[in-house]
Amino acid sequence: MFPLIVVSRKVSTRPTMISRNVCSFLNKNPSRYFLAENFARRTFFNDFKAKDSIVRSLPLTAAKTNFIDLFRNSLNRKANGQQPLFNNNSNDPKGPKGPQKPPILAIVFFVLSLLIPLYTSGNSQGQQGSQQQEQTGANGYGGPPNSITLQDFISNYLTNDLNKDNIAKIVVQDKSIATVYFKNTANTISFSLGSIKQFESYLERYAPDTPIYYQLDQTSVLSLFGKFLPSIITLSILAWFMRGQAGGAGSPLNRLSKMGKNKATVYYPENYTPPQGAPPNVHNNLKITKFSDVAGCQESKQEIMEFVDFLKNPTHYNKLGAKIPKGCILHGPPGTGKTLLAKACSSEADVPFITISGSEFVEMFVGVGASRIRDMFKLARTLAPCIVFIDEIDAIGKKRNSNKISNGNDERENTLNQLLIEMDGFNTAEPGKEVVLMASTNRLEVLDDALLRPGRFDRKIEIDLPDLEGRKQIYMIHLKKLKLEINTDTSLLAGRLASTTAGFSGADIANVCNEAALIAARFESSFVEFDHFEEAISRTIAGLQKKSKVLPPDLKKIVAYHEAGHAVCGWFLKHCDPLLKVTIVPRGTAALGYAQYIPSDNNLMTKDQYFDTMVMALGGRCSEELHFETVTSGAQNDFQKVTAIASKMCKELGMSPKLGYINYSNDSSGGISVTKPFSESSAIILDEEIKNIVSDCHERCVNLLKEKSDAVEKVAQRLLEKETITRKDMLELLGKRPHPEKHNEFEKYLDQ
Ligand SMILES: Nc1ncnc2c1ncn2[C@@H]1O[C@H](COP(=O)(O)OP(=O)(O)OP(=O)(O)O)[C@@H](O)[C@H]1O
Repeated sequence: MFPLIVVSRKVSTRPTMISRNVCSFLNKNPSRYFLAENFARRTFFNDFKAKDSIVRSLPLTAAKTNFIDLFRNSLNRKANGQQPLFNNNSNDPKGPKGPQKPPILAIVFFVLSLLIPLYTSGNSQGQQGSQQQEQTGANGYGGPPNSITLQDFISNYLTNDLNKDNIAKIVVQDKSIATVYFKNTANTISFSLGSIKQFESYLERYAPDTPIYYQLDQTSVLSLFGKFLPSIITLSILAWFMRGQAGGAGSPLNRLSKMGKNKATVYYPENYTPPQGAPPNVHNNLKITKFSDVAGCQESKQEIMEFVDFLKNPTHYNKLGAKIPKGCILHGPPGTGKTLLAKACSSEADVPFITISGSEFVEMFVGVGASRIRDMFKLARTLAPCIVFIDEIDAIGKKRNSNKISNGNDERENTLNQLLIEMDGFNTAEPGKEVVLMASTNRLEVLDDALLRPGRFDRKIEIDLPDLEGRKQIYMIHLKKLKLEINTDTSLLAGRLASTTAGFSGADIANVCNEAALIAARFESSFVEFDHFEEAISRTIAGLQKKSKVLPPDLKKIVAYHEAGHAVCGWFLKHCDPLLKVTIVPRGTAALGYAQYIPSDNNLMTKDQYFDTMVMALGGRCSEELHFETVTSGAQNDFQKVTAIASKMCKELGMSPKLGYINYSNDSSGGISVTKPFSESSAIILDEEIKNIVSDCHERCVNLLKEKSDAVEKVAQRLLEKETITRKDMLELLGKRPHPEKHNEFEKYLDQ
């Protein structure tokens, strides 16, 4: 719009500068007229380029021809020394300054006037002719030609009936400028709209029948787009967030909205119809676990069975004024069947079982843990009577303020507080709507006292590693699932396996049985046999056999003498555990050989037992020292074990006369402890005592192996020959052990 205003002003002041012929055409095209006129005045006598530009800008052939003729004529007159058609040297101050002057401004105008029409509608261009100039001049402000103010329009046109009826239409350009077209004249008027809404309200009031059209030119579309770009981006991001809400469970918004929801898995009993608001029945396998599937923890089972009775016959207890225990904590080493027991309890009680892991409450966002606890208890109330089982509760239930460095004030504490609050809330549970809370942990000692006080997790049920009989029972359960030889005495097999797997948990036993079946399948055997179990046990203890790892003969010899040293020590020392087998077949990542013993199920250890265990552990290195010029790194684990025992004897068990009856164990309850519980002087004594114990054991070991060098030689040679030797080989080579076996019950199975 802007260049046209200037154009028309110049055109109208000098209309005769170009021949009438050209002018009459150009008058119909004001912008081109201006170009022609300006260029003609400033440059075109000598400047062919300018002429070309003008000619290109003229649309009609006839006009072009006229213009070119005019141009040629002018050039000829100049060449002949005549006065040119166009007077360059006009004295008019607004006139041309002569051809020498660089036509930069004109070129800018030219380019602009070529470009601007692209952005304006043809309609508005056509209507804004030379008349506009008069209006512009009359108004004296920088608006469009023949522009008026909105007030003028209202007072002169809208409220003037005569003029109002004369209005043909109003075209609103870009929501900011209105052009009014009349019925009886081609003239138009324009004015700026302050607010389009206000303008519309005026129209509505004074001339509701006037047609109004809206136009957006390209520039305004672009600028409009620019204006709305931030909103478009924001909306797009929102749309992206919301996209998955309908279908994609993994969409960010969906995940955000589900953040505070609990992640519990719900198992329903058989033929159970979930109440309204409860999740659908997806894991209907609670019926599978029964108390008969859990073995080796008879006392714990007995205690937990009481909960079944609480849930089944609550009135029996209420009648006597007894309160049903709120919950119980099952604690013990990993894989001992805590989860299994809780599941069995719920299945026997025939109530829903809600299970969740403690770590599932932990989130990096503040308040999410507490919200999940609330949500889980809400679910429990919906499903009551039911059992809620929180596995690994130590993830949220650790002692508050136990971490001395971080001060323990974190999201975890909020979650724990919420759990405590919710547990208190169950006091009000009505009869028949009981919720029993069960939790399991491997580390009861780290749990917050508030969690364990009566009224919360009232009962603490310990589930320890199974003893020989327990292991046998567990084997019996898992052997049932395997295909054994038809006449297999399952009880005997279970006993034999149990005797060789001291220290194994229920989960280890389940794993051994499964591994044995896999090994049998690999060897394409029709049944799972004892050898498969043996291999599975070795694999569980020492890792996978490395058949491809062939040791060079000299290394094999060192390993054989190393293992023979251990075996001979174990055989002749009174307090050592019975030996099961020795092998020099590499297994796992590090072990080049190992000796397997049967540890006692008894947790009480004597000082002599500790000493003999250390002597036996040093047997490998001492044997290397006695038979080879140099020693190897093979004793690294043995030294670790020896140091740990010696340190425990001095620091915790009061077995060092110099340090006395003090327990220096450092209970950091899972946090990082930066202080030592003993003084510098005690630390020096501690160091000395540990060293003394280890060197005593070393001396005893060397003496023993020197004394029994024949035995070491025999065992080492047999190992080199067979690679794996058993208790039977040892009996054959060395005769019966000089001391009776500690665990008589083992012999029953071992010597079968
Ligand atoms: N006493 C048991 N009797 C029979 N099977 C058992 C027993 N204990 C463990 N198992 C087997 O080990 C698997 C794992 O046991 P479970 O998950 O109950 O151990 P957990 O004590 O809860 O372990 P964690 O403390 O690591 O959570 C069971 O599915 C089952 O096959």
